[in-house]
Amino acid sequence: MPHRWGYGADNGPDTWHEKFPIANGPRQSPIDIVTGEAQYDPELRPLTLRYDPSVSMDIINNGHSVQVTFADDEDTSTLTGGPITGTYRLKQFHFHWGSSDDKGSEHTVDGKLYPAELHLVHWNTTYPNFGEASSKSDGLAVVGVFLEIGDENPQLQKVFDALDVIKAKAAQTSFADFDPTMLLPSTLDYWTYDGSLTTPPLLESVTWIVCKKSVSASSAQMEKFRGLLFSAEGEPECYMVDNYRPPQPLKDRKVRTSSK
Ligand SMILES: O=C(O)/C=C/c1cccc(OCc2cccc(CC(=O)O)c2)c1
Ligand SMILES: [Zn+2]
Repeated sequence: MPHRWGYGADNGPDTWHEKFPIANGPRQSPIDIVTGEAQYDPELRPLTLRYDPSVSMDIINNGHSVQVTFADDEDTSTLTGGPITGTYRLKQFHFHWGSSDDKGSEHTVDGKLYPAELHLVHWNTTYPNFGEASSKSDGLAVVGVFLEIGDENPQLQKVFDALDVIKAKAAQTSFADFDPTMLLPSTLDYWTYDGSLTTPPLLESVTWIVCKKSVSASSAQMEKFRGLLFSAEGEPECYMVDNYRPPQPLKDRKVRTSSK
């Protein structure tokens, strides 16, 4: 069985370059967003997120995160506007989180870590499908939303309620009629930069759109993420925590902001 990548001491982010040399590439993600250096770009348009709950399908423990998948054979759930041109289709969303509330996000803001980060993954419909798009420099657009500890989030509760039946790697269950619009912050001001997938294969095909406003989750809700397992049924139990890649060098990139 090939030695799969993960977040442990012997297969974590510092080892990924061995099988995926692009890990040291010019446009890797996540990054630390230095707010004072983000350049306001008046040409950046507002984000238009049009999601149709009827195309949500399943919720899966894929061994790295918990992921909700969407039917993406039509333009039913799309991202337009913002820094992108054309139409990108929602494929899935998933989360990254910590072993405690003081860490867990992938992007940081002026060095601040959030307890979790939601990624809404979209692919450019000028390409035939996600797989093809994922290898193109303008193939993907991921909207990132920070979670902060606060009031219980009733919209997220549907996700948390499903976790009990997908505890182990490869477990999945149906997850219909979920509207991811409910997971978005009240205002959609954002930072944007050219980056990559934050897990192997680390492809440099992502236009990142990181929302400035966070959404809340209670500490009890956050604890539910930490009950998931990296390990499959019958394997020694390994709790799914700290499934985040730390910030990578900005190199020759600029972060733009949609608002002053
Ligand atoms: O063989 C495999 O395990 C995966 C192959 C593969 C092949 C092509 C693409 C691809 O994308 C994975 C992905 C999608 C969306 C986001 C992320 C990173 C993150 O967690 O934010 C990773 C995966
Ligand atoms: Zn992610």
